[in-house]
Amino acid sequence: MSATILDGKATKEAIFDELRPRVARLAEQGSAPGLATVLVGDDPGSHSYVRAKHNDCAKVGIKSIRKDLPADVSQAEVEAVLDELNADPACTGYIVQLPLPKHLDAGPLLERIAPEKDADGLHPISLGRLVLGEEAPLPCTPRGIIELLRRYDVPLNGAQVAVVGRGITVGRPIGLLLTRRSENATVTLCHTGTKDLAAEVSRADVVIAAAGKPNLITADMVKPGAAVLDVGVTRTEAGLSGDVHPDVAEVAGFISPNPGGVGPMTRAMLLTNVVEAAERNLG
Ligand SMILES: Nc1nc(=O)c2c([nH]1)NC[C@@H]1CN(c3ccc(C(=O)N[C@@H](CCC(=O)O)C(=O)O)cc3)C=[N+]21
Repeated sequence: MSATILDGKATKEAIFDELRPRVARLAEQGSAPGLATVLVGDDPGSHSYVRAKHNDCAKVGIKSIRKDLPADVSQAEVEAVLDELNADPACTGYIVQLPLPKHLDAGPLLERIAPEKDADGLHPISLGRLVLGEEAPLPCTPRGIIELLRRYDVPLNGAQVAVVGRGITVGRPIGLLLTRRSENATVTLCHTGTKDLAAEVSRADVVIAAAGKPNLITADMVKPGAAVLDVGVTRTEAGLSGDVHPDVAEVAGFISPNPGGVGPMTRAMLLTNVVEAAERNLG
């Protein structure tokens, strides 16, 4: 028996089909959504991600604004660009593409984003609202994972979920989403200090691998029939590697391919956040 593929690419397209009429309605009502990206330097990976986000916007009719800055840009110059986007009504949401070059202090820059324009859902105000259960833009990767599971009817109510990795973009926030009353899952957050990772993972109905360690999750750890989501992206000599060993597909009930799984869902949720911000602007 082989796992059902959680097809993030196809699901992204389905979400785009749902966003298109909402974008058209917003434009008619004078509140057209617009996504801006701030990209510093010339990392090829970052350039390709940013290009993909602008292509996505074109597909759903969202206006997009690119702010590409040289690698040696100063903190003050980046601040000025953020202030400009905060004041620009054509920009309803934006992101600062990470990682930033080492000479820039990322924390204060990310905090400078107007919270109502936080398209990543990673602004301290947004994360605070998530903890409090208040409405806010949600972190894109966690939201994308939950949306992918929902659309494949993978049950979360009462499910045991093992999250592997405590990073700010995925591992840390996803437990907050999964334990809301609407999802109702029980979550164990595993990390490098976890004594027996195999034991934690083997109890799980859903495994979310977001550690950034190639092939960390092996077939022997996974409960037969479990849903396994591979968030890892590590550049190795052999190319990009996920956190989930390919043999896991023989044991799992559902598996997200990588590429083609969580990545496209992250982009779909980014656009969803931008559309929702424009809808909130209408009141
Ligand atoms: N402020 C900020 N927000 C981010 O959301 C953010 C970021 N910075 N920095 C980098 C990471 C990485 N990330 C990805 C999103 C989609 C794919 C994606 O769609 N990947 C395709 C493959 C794309 C390819 O082959 O190049 C896939 O998985 O099928 C990958 C990576 C967002 N990030």
